Parts: sequence; C-alpha cells; structure tokens
Amino acid sequence: MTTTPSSTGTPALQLSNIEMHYGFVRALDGIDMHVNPGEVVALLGDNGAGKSTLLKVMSGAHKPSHGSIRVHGTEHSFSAPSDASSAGIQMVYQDLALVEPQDISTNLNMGQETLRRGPLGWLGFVDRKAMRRSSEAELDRLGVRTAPMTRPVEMLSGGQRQVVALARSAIRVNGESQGILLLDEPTAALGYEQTKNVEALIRRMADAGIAIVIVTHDLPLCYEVADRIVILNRGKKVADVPAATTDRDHVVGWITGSRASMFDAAPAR
Ligand SMILES: Nc1ncnc2c1ncn2[C@@H]1O[C@H](COP(=O)(O)OP(=O)(O)OP(=O)(O)O)[C@@H](O)[C@H]1O
Repeated sequence: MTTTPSSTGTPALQLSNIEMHYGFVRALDGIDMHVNPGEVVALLGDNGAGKSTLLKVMSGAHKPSHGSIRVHGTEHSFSAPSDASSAGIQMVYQDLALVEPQDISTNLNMGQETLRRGPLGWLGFVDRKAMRRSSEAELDRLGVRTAPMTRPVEMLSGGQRQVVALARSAIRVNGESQGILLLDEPTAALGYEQTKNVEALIRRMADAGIAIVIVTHDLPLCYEVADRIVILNRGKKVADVPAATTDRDHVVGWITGSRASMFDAAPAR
C-alpha cells in the first residue's frame, strides 16, 4: 500500500482551506485534505458532517466559497464537473449513471466511442467490435471480470453494475496523467461477495497509480481498502490518520464527536 507522497512528492489532489456555505449554513469550514497517487483515502463522518459537499467540491459540482484546489500541483478552479473531468477527476455516483438498456461495452465507452473508418465513421457510425475489443483489453489490465460485453446492463446484478461503473471511471482517468477517482458509497446495497469484488477492484485501481477518495459509512470497507482515514465533524476536519494503525474506537469517537479533534490545541494546564 502507498501511504507516502508520489515520487515527485506532489499529491494527486490537494484541497487547501476549503469553505462552503449554503446560505447561512457553513457546510465546510477550512478543510485541508490531499490524496496521493496510488493512495485510497476514506472520508468518514456522521450524517450532515459535510462529506457529500466536499466530494461535490472535488468533482466540480460545487464551487467552494473559499479555498484552492490543486491537481498534480496545478491550481484549478472548477465551474462544472466537466472541468474536473478534464483535469483527470472522475466521480462515481451512488446511482452509477449507467444506461440500462445498453450493453456493457457501450456503457464503458460512453462519450468516448470509437467511430468506424472511412465514410461510415464520418457519418457518426460507431465501431462496436473495436469498442468491445478495447474494453476487454482495458478490463483485463484492471483484472476485472464481468458478464459478456454484449449483455445489457439491466440484466446485471447490483455488484456487476457497480464493477462496470467503477471500471468505466478507471478507464477514463487512466490516460496520460494518473487519474483521481471519487467514489460515493461504492458498496451501499451490495451483498458480501459483491462487496469483496468491489474492494478488490478498488485496491487494484490504486495499485495501478489511481488516487481514490471514498465517502462511506461502512467502517469494515474503510479498513479493508483505505490507506488513510479523514474524518469530518460538522464541517471541520477532526482527524487524518493512517488506517493500519488507528483504533476503530478512536475513529468512531471522532465520527460521533465524543473524541476531541486531533487538530485542536491541547488545553493549557
Ligand atoms: N443544498 C443544500 N442546501 C442547504 N444546506 C445543505 C445543502 N446540502 C447540504 N446542506 C447542509 O450542509 C451540511 C453538510 O451536508 P452534507 O450533505 O455534505 O453531509 P454528509 O456528510 O454528506 O451527510 P450524509 O452522510 O447524511 O449524506 C448539512 O448541515 C446539510 O444540511
């Protein structure tokens, strides 16, 4: 597992002093957070802690009221998810955003279709065989097993759908620069076996160099895949700790607020 910065020492994604207000509600209050290439960071917190808001800031869906975002060291200002996507950040939403009647290959290639050669390509005809071949190669590289490429997504199980959605994002971010994946509750509503498959895929994607942020309420998942745990409480970061050496009771204490923030100054004696 990678818990140290990349060879250049530059985080894949770095947020500094992020604030976000919804009217009078301060949903995020001075958040500093980073994720390194090849690292999995679990973002935890109770209901209303600010996790979704922070994920939306990272994915370009929300513009923060204050603060800066750097991707591989370059400062960005996202006005829309397409800006974040261009910077190599892909978000996998809980609803997965798959097109149910279309087959796996079509879903994997959505928005990046291969056109046929010659006049048919000029008319916008897609090359389904080439798309299937390249999708199979990409999935092999990620070590992903799914149903046959021609199977419509509506015929897949919940776990298989989650794998297709994750693989689609992994393929998109695995371009020239190392990508960043944001996952919103990736194992919610999955059974034991399906959860294990998704956990294994998340680890393989990280081992391929992708930086991953997971929002979850699932502590076992967090301990299974995360290198580091970041905990929010009422819009503030209260802990940023390595998963391997942090006691679960401490994590629960930070989530519920019964444990003081590790960033608060020690009380004067
Ligand atoms: N669109 C909105 N308008 C006003 N307030 C909002 C909006 N979205 C979130 N909030 C408020 O911002 C705070 C953080 O909410 P957020 O959804 O980010 O929390 P969360 O940690 O993702 O919670 P959950 O685990 O319940 O999804 C909460 O106080 C919430 O009520």
